Amino acid sequence: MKITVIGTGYVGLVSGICYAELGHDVYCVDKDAAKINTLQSGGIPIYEPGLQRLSLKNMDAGRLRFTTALAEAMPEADIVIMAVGTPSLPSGEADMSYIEAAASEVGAAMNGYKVICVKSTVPVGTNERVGRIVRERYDGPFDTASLPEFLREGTAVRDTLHPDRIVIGTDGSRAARILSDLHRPLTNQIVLTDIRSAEMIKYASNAFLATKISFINEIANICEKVGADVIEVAKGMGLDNRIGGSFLRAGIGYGGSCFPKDTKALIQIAGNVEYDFKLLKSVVEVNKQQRFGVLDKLGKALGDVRGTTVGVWGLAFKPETDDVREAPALEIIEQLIESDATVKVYDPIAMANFKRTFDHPRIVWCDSALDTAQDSDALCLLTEWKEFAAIDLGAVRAALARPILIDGRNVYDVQRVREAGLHYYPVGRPGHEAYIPELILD
Ligand SMILES: NC(=O)c1ccc[n+]([C@@H]2O[C@H](COP(=O)([O-])OP(=O)(O)OC[C@H]3O[C@@H](n4cnc5c(N)ncnc54)[C@H](O)[C@@H]3O)[C@@H](O)[C@H]2O)c1
Ligand SMILES: O=c1ccn([C@@H]2O[C@H](COP(=O)(O)OP(=O)(O)O[C@H]3O[C@H](CO)[C@@H](O)[C@H](O)[C@H]3O)[C@@H](O)[C@H]2O)c(=O)[nH]1
Repeated sequence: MKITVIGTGYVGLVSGICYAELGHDVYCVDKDAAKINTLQSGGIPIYEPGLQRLSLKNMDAGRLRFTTALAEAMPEADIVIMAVGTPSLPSGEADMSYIEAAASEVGAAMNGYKVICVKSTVPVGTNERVGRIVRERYDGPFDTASLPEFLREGTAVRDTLHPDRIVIGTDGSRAARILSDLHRPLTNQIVLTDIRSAEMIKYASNAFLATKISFINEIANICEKVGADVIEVAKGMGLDNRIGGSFLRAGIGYGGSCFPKDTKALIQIAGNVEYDFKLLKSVVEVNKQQRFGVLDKLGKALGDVRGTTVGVWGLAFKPETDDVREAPALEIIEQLIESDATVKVYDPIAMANFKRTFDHPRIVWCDSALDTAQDSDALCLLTEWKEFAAIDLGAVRAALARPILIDGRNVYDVQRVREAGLHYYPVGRPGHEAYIPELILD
């Protein structure tokens, strides 16, 4: 099949390259000329493991092309996939302006039947709106379809080539057949449904995963007070098939370009039909607070943060990505600077993106994990990159001015850290000041 993908961000680029890998002819379009230049010359504008190799392979095979001109990419397409951004507006609602602009451009470039898919995460009703916008500029046949995306950054290629399920929302059997044929090589789990339900599946899935995270974070906060270990608790819960073990890693809360934005958007979607989504509002509130646990622990360990030097390991919102959108590190570092600390930072991949987003004279940009620890009064691990887990803790102890390790992601074995002579502050686990309270049960 011939496929045009609009938007070469994390979603559009990975999808486009993976469709080419399946043997289809793919044209990827972006308005950003710098991105397209990088892609045309064999580069990849984002960090995503495995993507560059697949891009080069499929460019060489003549199945993958990149352009800034939609008019060039559209005429032969059977399927058009919109994967432009839908960021949050100040109200929390999704900003539909990129989708609307892209729909209008698609309408102008239509030259015969095509399936127009929305892969971006969009509020219920958006596909119908896209159809109306296209119709304003084109009076021939076409179908619209909701094709929500579930990939995770850092494992995007694997998630796309081996998805748990594909959701296809259509109102016509022709589009359903074309899109089922396209995705059948990837999985048998194809959910064929109506457009509004498909749009809702995406928000409901992200909201549920965010709920699991906030739930386990609250359990972790209680564990700290009653002397239990959240890792043991999550393990014991997760073995129940009805609960499942994934997304029960307690820590400093979720970040990234999706959960924060999509939870807020779903609260707004509900609000627009006069439904007060109380549970999800609490999930968001718990997540907002959770990251500040790091600062509470620092305050406790250091006495006063003012005038100290704090090392920070990890700036990306999760490992294996260069994405710092809504990363907990942003707010934690901002607060440290407001408290008059000097902050030494290091991330294996996300330093440049972070610096573009937030820079300050009190931030010291370090070349390595150990360099960050050198002479710092405390160290905070905010992203669980493998190199932090594998580091020699004895060398870390020797580098630090004071032996304080705040672990925002529960990476280390408590015994190992203690043996290295570090005072350890994990999340929801007995650490340096193991607290076994006397529980009053009556
Ligand atoms: N990032 C993820 O992990 C992820 C996963 C699933 C779903 N989503 C959803 O997918 C959508 C895209 O997310 P992303 O992270 O890839 O966004 P992104 O911001 O990384 O990329 C969007 C791209 O679209 C381009 N663009 C905007 N308008 C255009 C137009 N009219 N023509 C051509 N190009 C245009 C931009 O230049 C940009 O390169 C969002 O709705 C997001 O919620 C994201
Ligand atoms: O047990 C867990 C799991 C994740 N996280 C955090 O949650 C955030 C999101 O992680 P993850 O879901 O792995 O990454 P994303 O790339 O944001 O992917 C989510 O958002 C995408 C965009 O909508 C969806 O496509 C994916 O299915 C969905 O997992 C990160 O900050 C993680 O540190 C936790 O704190 N605890």
